[in-house]
Amino acid sequence: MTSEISAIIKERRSFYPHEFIKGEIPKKDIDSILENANWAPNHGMTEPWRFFVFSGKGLQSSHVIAIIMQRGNNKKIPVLEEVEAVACAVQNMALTVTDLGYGAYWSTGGMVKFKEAKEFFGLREEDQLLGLFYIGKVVTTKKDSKRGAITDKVTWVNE
Ligand SMILES: Cc1cc2nc3c(=O)[nH]c(=O)nc-3n(C[C@H](O)[C@H](O)[C@H](O)COP(=O)(O)O)c2cc1C
Repeated sequence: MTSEISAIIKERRSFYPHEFIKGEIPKKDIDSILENANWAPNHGMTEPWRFFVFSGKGLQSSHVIAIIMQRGNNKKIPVLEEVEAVACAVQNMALTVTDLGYGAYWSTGGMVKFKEAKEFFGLREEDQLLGLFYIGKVVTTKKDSKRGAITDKVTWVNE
């Protein structure tokens, strides 16, 4: 493991639209963020992540990406595992955002749970809108946070 990946994992923080500074992120960087999303692990190679990318002057963010789980045809794969694969894809995006020096956060609030939102994206009954990923320019990617000790969350088994 390189120290670089550990540093990026620990540096990643949620940054909210009110913290974004003006300026549009170049398309090539958004392409890199999406490309890395595409390399997430997924059970049965269903690749269930789908994205709608919004940009434009009307937004408080540089880009807003709608995160969608498109249920694959292999019904042996549980729905939860499709959702988990999309979450892995979103983490890939978040880490890439940090590496590129931008800020982002995953929102599951607001209209995300409305059935009208699902209709807006033309989703089928079995698909899910999992949230919106807001990305913007930030003054710094550094922000304090804390976690409880990992030792409180791990049970070692050595029989
Ligand atoms: C699946 C998921 C959904 C989230 N939804 C929201 C949300 O709706 N609103 C919000 O303010 N933050 C949301 N967050 C961001 C968390 O609040 C944030 O990750 C947490 O406070 C830890 O901060 P950090 O990301 O800076 O480490 C979400 C995070 C995840 C992983």
